[in-house]
Amino acid sequence: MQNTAFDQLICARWIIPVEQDGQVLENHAVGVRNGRIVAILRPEEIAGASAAEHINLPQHVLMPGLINLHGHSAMTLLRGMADDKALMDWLQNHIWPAEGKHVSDAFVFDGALLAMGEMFRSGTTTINDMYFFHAAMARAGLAAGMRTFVGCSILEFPTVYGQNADDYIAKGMAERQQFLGEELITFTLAPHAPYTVSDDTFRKVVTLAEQEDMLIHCHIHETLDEVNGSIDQYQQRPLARLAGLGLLSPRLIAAHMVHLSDEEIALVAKHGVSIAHNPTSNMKLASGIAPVQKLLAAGVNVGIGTDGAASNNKLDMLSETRMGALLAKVGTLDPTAVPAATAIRMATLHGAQALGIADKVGTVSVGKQADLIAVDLSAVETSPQFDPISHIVYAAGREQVSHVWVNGRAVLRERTLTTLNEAELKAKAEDWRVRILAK
Ligand SMILES: CSC[C@H]1O[C@@H](n2cnc3c(O)ncnc32)[C@H](O)[C@@H]1O
Ligand SMILES: [Zn+2]
Repeated sequence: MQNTAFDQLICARWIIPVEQDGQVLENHAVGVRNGRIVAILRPEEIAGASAAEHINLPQHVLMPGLINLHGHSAMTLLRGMADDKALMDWLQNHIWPAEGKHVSDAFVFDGALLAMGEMFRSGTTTINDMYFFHAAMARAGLAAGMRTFVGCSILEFPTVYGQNADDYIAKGMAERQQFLGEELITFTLAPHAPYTVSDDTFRKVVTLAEQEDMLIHCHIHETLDEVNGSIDQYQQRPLARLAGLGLLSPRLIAAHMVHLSDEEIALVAKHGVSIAHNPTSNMKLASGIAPVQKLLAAGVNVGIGTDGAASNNKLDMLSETRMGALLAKVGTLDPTAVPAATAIRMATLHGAQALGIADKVGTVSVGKQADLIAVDLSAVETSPQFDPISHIVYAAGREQVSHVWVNGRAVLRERTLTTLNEAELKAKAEDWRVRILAK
């Protein structure tokens, strides 16, 4: 293997492969060919290796790209519009009226590119999104070079995008057709939430997901109001209702899942449901603290998401990973809850498992695609360097993310975006601010 020519040879002070918890390789290198990791070289093998491009990362961690398991990318354009509110007040009195006036194909394209710029700059390589105007989201993913899961949103009521559930489904499935051959783009079905989607529609979603082999992405058990509202309307908690409708399966990515009994945790474990944990959004909307430690102990696959920039307000998976580790501790009064290595695994491999792409990304392993990030630990803020795993979760900031590759393509090099123009992203955001204020 020593003399094989690679497209890229990435030599790093530390590699966190995430194959085994706590594992760190020192002074190793990753050989990439055709966008794929083809070798992990030991220190003594590096001198003999040749490559078209040598990337030296002498004080950096190289690790899998972060997987944002729940987001609404285009909501970057609504960032900071309505803060310090509870979920239903925030949605019904602020966000939905704003979306009704402004969301369009152009809004989604511009907002998604802004989001992707921010996400690359904080180490995210995959986004699992749900919003409106899906072709615009997919085009943004292709333009930016981000691995993009586009959730076809489904609601019962009219919005700028659809009239009723059947209309949302028909439009979403038609937009999906345009991107079927794109390796970076995968469409999912995204019924918004138990309080906005009927039994009939959930049944249709399950049937369609099975027919088309699609994932389902839905907000579930986000607030106590949601749970109590369901008891009033259906005489059942949302999860029991969804179980009866056949929604619980390994296809389902349930966003939030804050309010869960021990029986409900056992139920999601039994059905192989994955959970997208959104610690900052849950704190900011005062939704509550998800029982992540119990979920992990029950064997549930829990990944991490940012939610949208109007409820976070950052799309920073490095910060979200830290929040996930910290919130678990304060929620249980147990400092051992969600240790650093577990938090990293949640933000990488667990996200990949939820999305059914763990054979392709989520670890630094030979045979996987080179969705990788480098984090420079040479800063004052991350000195001294006893333990890179600790620093990634507890000390490093997104400004230390130096390089990001998706399928071996550098989308961030020395902190500079290569596929997106920062000045343009900011100018477009400002245009939208002016337009939104004028209406
Ligand atoms: C139909 S998907 C997009 C839809 O969801 C809204 N939204 C954003 N964040 C949340 C959240 O935390 N809970 C519920 N709904 C949310 C977004 O504004 C769109 O209308
Ligand atoms: Zn959400």
